[in-house]
Amino acid sequence: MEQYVIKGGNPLVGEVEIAGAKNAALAILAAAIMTDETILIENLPDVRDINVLLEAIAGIGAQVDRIDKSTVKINGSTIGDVSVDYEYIKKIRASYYLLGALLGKYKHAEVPLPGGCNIGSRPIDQHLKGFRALGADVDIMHGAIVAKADELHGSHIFLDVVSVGATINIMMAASLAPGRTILENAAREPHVVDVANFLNSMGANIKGAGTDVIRIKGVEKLHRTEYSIIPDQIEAGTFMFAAAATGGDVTVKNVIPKHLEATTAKLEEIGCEVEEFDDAVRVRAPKRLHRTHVKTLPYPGYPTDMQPQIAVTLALAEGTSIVTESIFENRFKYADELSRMGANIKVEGNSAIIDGVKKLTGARVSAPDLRAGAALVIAGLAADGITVVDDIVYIQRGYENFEDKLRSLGAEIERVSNEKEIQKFRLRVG
Ligand SMILES: CC(=O)N[C@H]1[C@@H](OP(=O)(O)OP(=O)(O)OC[C@H]2O[C@@H](n3ccc(=O)[nH]c3=O)[C@H](O)[C@@H]2O)O[C@H](CO)[C@@H](O)[C@@H]1O
Ligand SMILES: C=C(OP(=O)(O)O)C(=O)O
Repeated sequence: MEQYVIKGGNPLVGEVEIAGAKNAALAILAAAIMTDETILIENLPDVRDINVLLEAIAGIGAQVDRIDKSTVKINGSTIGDVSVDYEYIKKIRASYYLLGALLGKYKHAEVPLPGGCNIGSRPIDQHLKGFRALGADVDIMHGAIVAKADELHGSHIFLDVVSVGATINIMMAASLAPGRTILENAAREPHVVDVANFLNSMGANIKGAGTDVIRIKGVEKLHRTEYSIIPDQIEAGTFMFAAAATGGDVTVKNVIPKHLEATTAKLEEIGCEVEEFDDAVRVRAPKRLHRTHVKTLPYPGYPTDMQPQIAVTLALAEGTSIVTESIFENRFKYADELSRMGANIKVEGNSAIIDGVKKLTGARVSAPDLRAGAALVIAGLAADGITVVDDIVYIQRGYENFEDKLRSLGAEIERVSNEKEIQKFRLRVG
């Protein structure tokens, strides 16, 4: 198991390039198997979830040709199996996208129930409701979802909850379902739009992505395309909060500023100056941050995937802040770890009440999930002394070269794999 070891206290200063969006890329890779022609995907993030999904796609027989770390060619003509191996699926959430992709293309999919971060109970009933409405029989057998249809057909579907995964999965299957599908109460996240744009570039007929009503006209088949994935708004936001928490000045490049508006608004509320350029944002932190309140919501609200990062930053702000999590019921698992670093944070129901302190102090903490892990790294960068973050395998699910990017901004951080290396770092930094 690897760790990050961090000597905190340096304000982050400089420029950082953001990779492609993990959560768009995962869906797009799954959708790429929906044609027998070759798909070229660019701006792929080089993170663990992507590599696992590519292995799963190769595992069902598709040709996967990784041209370089951010480019892949996929050809689904050689797929010989619609049953995906549990070995891959247990590691990631987005494996559920293979259900929509395989069902659309082959009218048959067998995918084990997905893994992913343990941030709540995470049912997929809305995905299954959508597949059934499109004409599939769906059963859970031996831990796997089995979806089958003689023929799919368009349908009018109203989602009971706004779900990113269900919206994208239904959009994929409906693209190859004859007739018209109307999907209401759809998620509006930028990655929903990116997947719709990708499918449309393969010949699908999807309108309205980015609004809460998506209209899909099923087409007979999809074809080859070349596509570049949008930048990762969560990776970008994480660096923006790292700048804020360390009193830094960071320009985050290769972003779509519009996708960052909820994050930018909160940074301005807590006293940061945020300057927007065409494809970059610069965050300049004040001497001391101010308190604020925040509630996570579906897009365009404040994203749940940015909740731990703002909470850690508010732990250093003057005054009392309240952070309310309204999407997942178990996303405050970092709170105890943060308390061990001197934060004053108390979780009550779905809110964390945070009394800002002047300083955090370095400690040994453990990453409970992807975003909470990244947030604890931010805490370590801002804290006095040395922080060791265990279980960084979660962070590697979604951040490309995290430690290199942070080091290029002046952070003292190293990825290590044993106690000896931790000790060496301690001796070196004093
Ligand atoms: C791989 C991926 O893209 N993961 C993202 C995706 O997760 P994921 O697709 O799992 O999240 P959803 O948008 O589906 O979940 C939103 C809410 O709906 C509930 N729900 C969802 C589906 C369903 O069938 N039934 C149901 O009740 C969930 O429990 C949750 O409370 O969107 C989340 C919300 O932006 C992000 O935090 C995750 O990073
Ligand atoms: C929760 C996340 O991912 P997943 O849904 O794949 O667990 C995330 O990206 O923050």
